[in-house]
Amino acid sequence: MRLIRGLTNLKQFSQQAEAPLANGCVATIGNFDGVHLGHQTIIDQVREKARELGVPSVVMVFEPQPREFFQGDEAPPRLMPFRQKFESLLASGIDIVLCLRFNEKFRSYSGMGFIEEVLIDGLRVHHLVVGDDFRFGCDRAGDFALLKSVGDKRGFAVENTRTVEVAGDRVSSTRIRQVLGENRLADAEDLLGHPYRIRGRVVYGQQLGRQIGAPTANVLLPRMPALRGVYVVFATLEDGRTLDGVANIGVRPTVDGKQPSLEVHLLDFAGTLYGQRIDVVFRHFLRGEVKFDSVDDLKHQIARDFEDARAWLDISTT
Ligand SMILES: Cc1cc2nc3c(=O)[nH]c(=O)nc-3n(C[C@H](O)[C@H](O)[C@H](O)COP(=O)(O)O)c2cc1C
Ligand SMILES: Nc1ncnc2c1ncn2[C@@H]1O[C@H](COP(=O)(O)OP(=O)(O)O)[C@@H](O)[C@H]1O
Repeated sequence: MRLIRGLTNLKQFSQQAEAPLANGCVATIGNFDGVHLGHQTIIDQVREKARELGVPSVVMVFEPQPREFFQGDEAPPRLMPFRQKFESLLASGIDIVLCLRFNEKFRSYSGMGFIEEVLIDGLRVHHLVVGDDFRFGCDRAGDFALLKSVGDKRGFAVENTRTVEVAGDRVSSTRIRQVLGENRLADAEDLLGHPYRIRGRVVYGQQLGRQIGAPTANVLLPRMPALRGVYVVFATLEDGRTLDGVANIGVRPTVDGKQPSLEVHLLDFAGTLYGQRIDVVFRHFLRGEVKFDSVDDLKHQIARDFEDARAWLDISTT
């Protein structure tokens, strides 16, 4: 079991003999949105220590992310949906992802309550890696100093996270959201350590795409993305094939204007993609999303987008 959801399940994983966390763990706590270079460094720190102590490495995340809980629609955009975050954490070598629901009950934990119930009873933590600005518990009353002093008494160590800088500034999810908001894809790649990508399941849409000459694989996004507009992409399908495509990411103001989605038209492809998880890498910004007066205008613009994408692909591959 690599994903543990909720405190009740967590206790089953730590309080029974032979359970994966019965001998404790090395853990870190955070949002890990984007799993960027800074996160990857923390993950390496956790993995090294876990290997040294011979216990599993754990990343604790929250759903919704705390700012989403407190600020709702005003919260910053997400860099990746939860499932993609989970897969990226596992791919970077983490043994167990613990996902706790951030709700009224959770936010009202006192600092000590969080340490006792979650870190000690739940995780049996041996070694905790968190930033020295990490705050937790009701009114953010718990801090690094409290963790250290309780850790000294109760037998767990607390270590500060290493920080990573690119071009003189700290790598952060906020900084990546900003550069993506300005369509600076190459800068985002420098901060992420890989090109910006979104992974998700293809769902049914309004079946309008094929009627206007542009069938699109639709991936629903639970929250507004940091990127908005039309892009040249490549998409990897479940069979491992990677194909060129053109994607629109936004709310499709011309036809519905509400639910955020990522829609990908694969150039030179015919087939069915419903139900597949596809991985979409953003390579080049073509234009912003526009509300057209008619579906016919949209159709003509999409045909031009395909030409522009092919022209860009011709140049970039020769
Ligand atoms: C290359 C491309 C560009 C698009 N640009 C816009 C746009 O500027 N404004 C908009 O409202 N929708 C845009 N769309 C989304 C279309 O509205 C959507 O794909 C179409 O309605 C089909 O929806 P369906 O998959 O639910 O059938 C674009 C789609 C593609 C593939
Ligand atoms: N070239 C293509 N690019 C993307 N999807 C395609 C393509 N050819 C066929 N499809 C299939 O058609 C579906 C999209 O057609 P569309 O009319 O837009 O329907 P929907 O509104 O359900 O997304 C995709 O989910 C996929 O299964």
